[in-house]
Amino acid sequence: MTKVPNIILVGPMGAGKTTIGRLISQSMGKEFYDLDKVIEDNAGADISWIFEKEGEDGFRRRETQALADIVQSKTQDCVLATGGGIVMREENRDILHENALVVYLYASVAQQLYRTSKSTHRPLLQTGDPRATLKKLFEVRDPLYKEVATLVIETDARHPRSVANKVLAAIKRHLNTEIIVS
Ligand SMILES: Nc1ncnc2c1ncn2[C@@H]1O[C@H](COP(=O)(O)OP(=O)(O)O)[C@@H](O)[C@H]1O
Ligand SMILES: O=C(O)C1=C[C@@H](OP(=O)(O)O)[C@@H](O)[C@H](O)C1
Ligand SMILES: [Mg+2]
Repeated sequence: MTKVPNIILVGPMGAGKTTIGRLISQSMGKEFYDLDKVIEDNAGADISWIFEKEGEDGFRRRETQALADIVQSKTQDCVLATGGGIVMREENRDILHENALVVYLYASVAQQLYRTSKSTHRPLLQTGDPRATLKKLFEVRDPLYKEVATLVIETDARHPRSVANKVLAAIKRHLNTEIIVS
């Protein structure tokens, strides 16, 4: 059986990276990491606090460090959900290219807005017009997600379990190997 590499999920806020990452890690028997959670644990503070005190630049520095640490120490054994801005730095894109099978979870701006509207923990969306922010970010980032991704999975109009199954099936097809789906 082919060794399954690290699986890294990318995509916009609200695509379901955190939710789907956890589900597929359970099915694959791999450890799950959410990069935002790793950054928060390392900082001893939440994302909103980091943005407020250190600005987005401070957050991006922490994000790159956390990504590099994880791919170096957890090689071959984890599912990692990134934050939506991971593709903004070229050095991050290089790390993604070299170290993992990258899956882009696609969601339309309407779905992104709907799924992020019930929470307040995303500082970039604490604006008067989150729809406009999501649209602007999507225009910049969608080509970058496509640049780093091996697989692209559409998530609109799909339940999380159904998205997870679709991701697992696509990975299996791609690697032409057996993945235990529980
Ligand atoms: N396929 C889906 N259909 C409906 N709701 C979803 C789906 N995927 C995720 N969600 C919900 O959307 C919200 C954001 O999901 P999350 O996993 O935090 O996204 P991300 O990590 O990409 O920002 C959560 O409330 C989650 O339950
Ligand atoms: O898109 C972004 O720049 C961000 C996405 C967030 O993660 P999710 O994509 O998991 O919401 C989080 O990393 C931070 O608020 C910045
Ligand atoms: Mg997330």
